[in-house]
Amino acid sequence: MSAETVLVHRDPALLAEAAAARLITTVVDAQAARGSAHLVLTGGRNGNALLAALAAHPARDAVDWAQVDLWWGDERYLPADDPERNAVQAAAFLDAVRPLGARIHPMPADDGSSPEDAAVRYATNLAEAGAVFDVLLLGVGPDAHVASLFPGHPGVHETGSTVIAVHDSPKPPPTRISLSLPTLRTARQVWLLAAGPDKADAVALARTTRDANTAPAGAVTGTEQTLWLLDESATAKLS
Ligand SMILES: O=C(O)[C@H](O)[C@@H](O)[C@H](O)[C@H](O)COP(=O)(O)O
Repeated sequence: MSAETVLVHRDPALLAEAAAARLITTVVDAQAARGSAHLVLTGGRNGNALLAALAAHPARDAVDWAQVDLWWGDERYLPADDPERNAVQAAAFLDAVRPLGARIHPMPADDGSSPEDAAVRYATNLAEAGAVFDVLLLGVGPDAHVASLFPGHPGVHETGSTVIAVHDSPKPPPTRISLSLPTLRTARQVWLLAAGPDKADAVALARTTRDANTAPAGAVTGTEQTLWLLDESATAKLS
């Protein structure tokens, strides 16, 4: 059973800065141990705020970005330049680290092929890279969803594929691609990000159940460590 820690920061801005600093040192340690690092990015406000803080952090280049592979935990299945895509919303961070050699692996965009085909392509990319995730970032939704795995939704039960297509997502847009629950669980470290009073119920629920159908955020733990990175308002319902 991996270690599980809850870290609480004053507000969303401090959470993003502290998580960015933590990510830098965690990647530096991973590279010292294994020479490279695989990071899985997440969409959403907290995930994007972390990436913005990381891009601007004075210690950013303590990381050897030429030995970093960047993946995504989920993606909105939209045309490549759609501003709603997670990879598009991460553009400022990607533009900062791409010149430093970071290997960037966006999930496929909607090019007219099916999201199912796109999911298979991404699964193949992951397999060919032999990626073992060092840090998997997950924003937590107000319904305790993570990636594009939603409570009571079929995708949360899919275990036969590394990457799945998601239809009728409760969070728009409706069509997405997501790492499956078993794939999320392969990460050495899982970092769950939640800030704002609208996340307090989800955090409290996820901290009381491992049932993925009830609270996907409670069902994802890292093989080595699970971190809950919260701001104070997101802890309001914790006993
Ligand atoms: O594609 C997405 O929408 C995200 O990957 C999703 O899983 C997000 O991380 C959560 O919904 C939290 O989003 P917020 O941080 O904006 O609440």
